[in-house]
This record gives sequence, structure tokens and C-alpha cells, in this order.
Amino acid sequence: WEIHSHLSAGGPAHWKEVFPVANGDRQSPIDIKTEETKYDPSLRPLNPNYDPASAKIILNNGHSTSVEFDDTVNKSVLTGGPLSGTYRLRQIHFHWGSNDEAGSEHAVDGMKYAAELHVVHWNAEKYSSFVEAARQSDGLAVMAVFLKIGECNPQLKKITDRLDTIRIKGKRALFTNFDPSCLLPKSLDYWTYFGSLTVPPLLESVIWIVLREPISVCSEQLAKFRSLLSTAEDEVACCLLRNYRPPQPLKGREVRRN
Ligand SMILES: C[C@H](CNC(=O)c1ccc(S(N)(=O)=O)cc1)Cn1ccc2ccccc21
Ligand SMILES: [Zn+2]
Repeated sequence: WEIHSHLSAGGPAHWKEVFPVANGDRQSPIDIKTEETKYDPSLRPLNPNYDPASAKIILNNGHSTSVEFDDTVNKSVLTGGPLSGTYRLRQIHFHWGSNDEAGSEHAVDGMKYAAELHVVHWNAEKYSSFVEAARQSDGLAVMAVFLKIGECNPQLKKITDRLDTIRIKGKRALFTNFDPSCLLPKSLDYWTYFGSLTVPPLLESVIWIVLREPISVCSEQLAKFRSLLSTAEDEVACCLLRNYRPPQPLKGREVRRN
């Protein structure tokens, strides 16, 4: 699979030409209408359990920056919440906009935050690899955390301070001794619904867990994300100014809350 093939599919409006699932019944992100969410007493507390030694590298993949984790063993896992079984941490990455007014992928009653963190896990209990899990309806679990403009975030600084060393697409650097729990808000209350990857191949394999409480980020930190390049060494430099997909039709899906 030529992973960069979807990048040539242009922006979100063109993805359906190359990936027909873009018009599917469980696409992400969505606009969460809080009045229509349903309390579900069977939902359990979220139980993230991450080992900082699992963190390996920080990467600019051309459409976001990610921290990749060692997912060959069950060292960093997410259990509880809406999940049955153990989901293994694979990577975290961010979505942002060209200004502080928009940038999150999910919206809450039509309101968008400045950015959004995604903590990506796969069902290692049932499947033998991330790529296999990515093709199963219960294969992935992504925890989404909203970033709200405010105080500079000292934990996020560990990531934004490294972005100048991975400005060019494809660049990576060692990045270990990092526990992504430090980026979670005090409250782990959440909304949950069945959705998809928000970038091609838009696979409908994600159990979304959207935390209700945002964390803070300051404008200067966001500006560092926007200074990343979506282009490689041998190409004309182009800044990664925005990388969020707009909300998709709910198509009758239910959004539950704990
Ligand atoms: C998906 C995988 C590459 N994409 C992701 O890992 C990914 C993870 C999370 C999100 S988000 N923003 O929804 O949290 C988006 C993309 C490669 N890959 C695995 C199977 C597979 C099949 C065809 C093409 C590429 C394939
Ligand atoms: Zn994402």
C-alpha cells in the first residue's frame, strides 16, 4: 500500500473519489450534540496504564506529528470505559487549524477547539497487528482530548520543543521516557461512539472515546505545530497549517456518556 497515495487524493472534499468509505455510515469526526447524548450506566471508568519507556520516536509524517510507541508487548494499554478487552497504545498525534479559532476534529454543540490530541490503541487481545486490527469493526480505540487556548501547557512543551528537529516530512528523532497520561485532563469523563479513522484510508474500525474536559495550550505552542512542513527535503517547502477533517453525518448513530 503506497501510504502517501492518499496524500495525492487532495483535501477531505476529494477523499471519496479514492476512498468511497468516506461516505460510509460510521465516519469521523462528528459534532457532538450534548442534549442528544445518552447516559449509559454500563460504561466503566477509563483505565489508561502507560509505561514511559514504551515511547520510542517523534515523527513528522507529512500530515501530523506523532509520538510512536513500542506496541510489540502489552506494556502501555487502555482498558475499561466502553472497551471489552485490552487495547495496546500505538501512537499519539495532533490535529490543528491555521488559526486558534478552529483546529479540533470533533465539535461540541457546533463549537470547535483550537486543536485535538488523539491517543491511538489497537485490540491486541483479538488481533495480531495494528494493520489487521485497523480493518476490524472493534479493532481500534482512539481517545480524543480537546486543546483549549489558554495557559502554555508544560507537559505539551516536551513535544513542541522538539518540533524544530523534525520540521521536514519524514524526519524522526528519538523520543523516550514519555507517559502520554501527562496530557490527559483531571477528569476522564467521556462521550463514546462508533466511528472511523479521520484520515485516509478512513477505515470504520474506531471506538471513539472523546474526553469532555479539555487541556490547555497557548498560541505560541500551536504556532510551532503550524511551522512543521508537509513537504520533504527535495520539495518546495509548504507549511502544515491545518490538518483537521470537518464533522461528518451522524447517520443515526448514538453517542453515549458515562
Ligand atoms: C491506517 C494506517 C495509517 N493510519 C493510521 O495509523 C491512523 C491512526 C489514527 C488516525 S485518527 N486521526 O483517526 O486518530 C488516523 C490514521 C496504515 N494502514 C493500516 C491498514 C491499512 C490499510 C490500507 C491503507 C493503510 C493502512
Ligand atoms: Zn487523528
